Amino acid sequence: MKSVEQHTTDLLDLVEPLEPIRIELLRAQGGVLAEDVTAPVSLPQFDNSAMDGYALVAADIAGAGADTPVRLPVVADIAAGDPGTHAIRTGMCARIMTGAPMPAGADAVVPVEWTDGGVAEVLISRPAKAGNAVRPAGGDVEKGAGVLRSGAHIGPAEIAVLAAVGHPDALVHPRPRVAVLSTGEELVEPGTPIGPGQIWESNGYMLTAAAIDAGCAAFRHGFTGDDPSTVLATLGDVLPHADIVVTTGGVSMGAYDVVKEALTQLGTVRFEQVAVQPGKPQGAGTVHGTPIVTLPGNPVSSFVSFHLFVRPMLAKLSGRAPEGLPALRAPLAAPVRDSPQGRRSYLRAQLEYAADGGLAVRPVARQGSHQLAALASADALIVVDEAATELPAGRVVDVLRLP
Ligand SMILES: Nc1nc2c(c(=O)[nH]1)N[C@H]1C(S)=C(S)[C@@H](COP(=O)(O)OP(=O)(O)OC[C@H]3O[C@@H](n4cnc5c(N)ncnc54)[C@H](O)[C@@H]3O)O[C@H]1N2
Ligand code: MOO
Repeated sequence: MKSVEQHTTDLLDLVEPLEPIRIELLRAQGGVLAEDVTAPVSLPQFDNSAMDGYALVAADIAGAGADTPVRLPVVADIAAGDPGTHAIRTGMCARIMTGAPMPAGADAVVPVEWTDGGVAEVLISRPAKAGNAVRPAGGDVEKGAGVLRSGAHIGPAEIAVLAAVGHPDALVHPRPRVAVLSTGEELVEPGTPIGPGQIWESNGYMLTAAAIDAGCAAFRHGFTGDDPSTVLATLGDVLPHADIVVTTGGVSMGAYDVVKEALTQLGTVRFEQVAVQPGKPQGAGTVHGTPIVTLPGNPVSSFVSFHLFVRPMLAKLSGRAPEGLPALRAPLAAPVRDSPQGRRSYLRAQLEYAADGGLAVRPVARQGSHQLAALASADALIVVDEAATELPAGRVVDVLRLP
């Protein structure tokens, strides 16, 4: 059987980062920046006030106190947006608002709370040091300095920086479009009545949600029954709109393993057994140049193999490092039994605090590949290596944190 590492590498080889496109700022959210961004101007561009108050010469109020207030004439009123043409000299001040340009000649601002709020003249009852409440030009970024590096993940703060340096758009790797296709004659849409032998479709919902969670634009394409020609026709419909196709079901040894049957005809997808539990039957390749990954139908197998194999592909398509789930190490809170020899298992588990205050990890009780409720109760996967079949409580193990 193929190793988890080999399969991961083979799948990553099927994808390349999507070509960057220049898109309007809010649509760039969730994308990965594909250019270095520098500041065309300093931020702030001009010295400005950090508070509503009075701009003045600090030396003029060195002796100010509650009992010895200093009186200054107010010679200007400067609001944010003022073009910055005002000036003062020693012995005078200007009323100034937060964000307004400092008048030439002033070196400090006293907040209005330290004064009587006068308009024609003002009484100031506390001294201030030079530079008080002044935001100097370039104090955030100097003109020409880098503000964002290629590879940055575009979130609200990055969008703010781009807008603040005057960019209406950004060059980003777009979010990958993921088409999710479920197969199986037994599947029925949730919300519609169910007949004997049927089940409500859940993998398509799960995988679509997982792809969205991984930062992609994902679309669930219902399900296609057990007829290979329908699978091929549906694939034909979705391929032009997808950067990657993920299918679930129909890849094992059954008489009606429709995905395997349909894609084997095209001869582009390899079906293999990977030394992993759950998730042994896997397939991957390209169809008309679009990568496709065929995940097993058992719901937990599909979930785990998405996180192990598909998530890194989505990261690479997005222009990010092809990382898997965040890893940590923690001692087992309970023993592990019956792990299959020769396959690496990923046990659904819960992280908890041990008596000593450190983290520990406990396998959930139901580890079947169909046991979705147990999966929903888990927040981590315990990695049990291929050689181990049992592990005692207290053994420190690798753990992957689920999103
Ligand atoms: N003789 C063998 N049988 C099986 C083997 C094997 O090696 N030899 N492998 C088992 C393993 S491991 C897995 S995993 C499954 C994978 O099977 P398929 O990918 O072919 O999936 P299906 O047969 O279509 O379905 C399996 C199971 O999952 C349910 N299912 C499928 N799709 C959905 C969906 N969209 N939503 C909810 N549930 C779904 C389906 O009803 C079946 O119960 O094969 C084992 N068998
Ligand atoms: O390996 Mo299958 O993926 O358990 O249930």
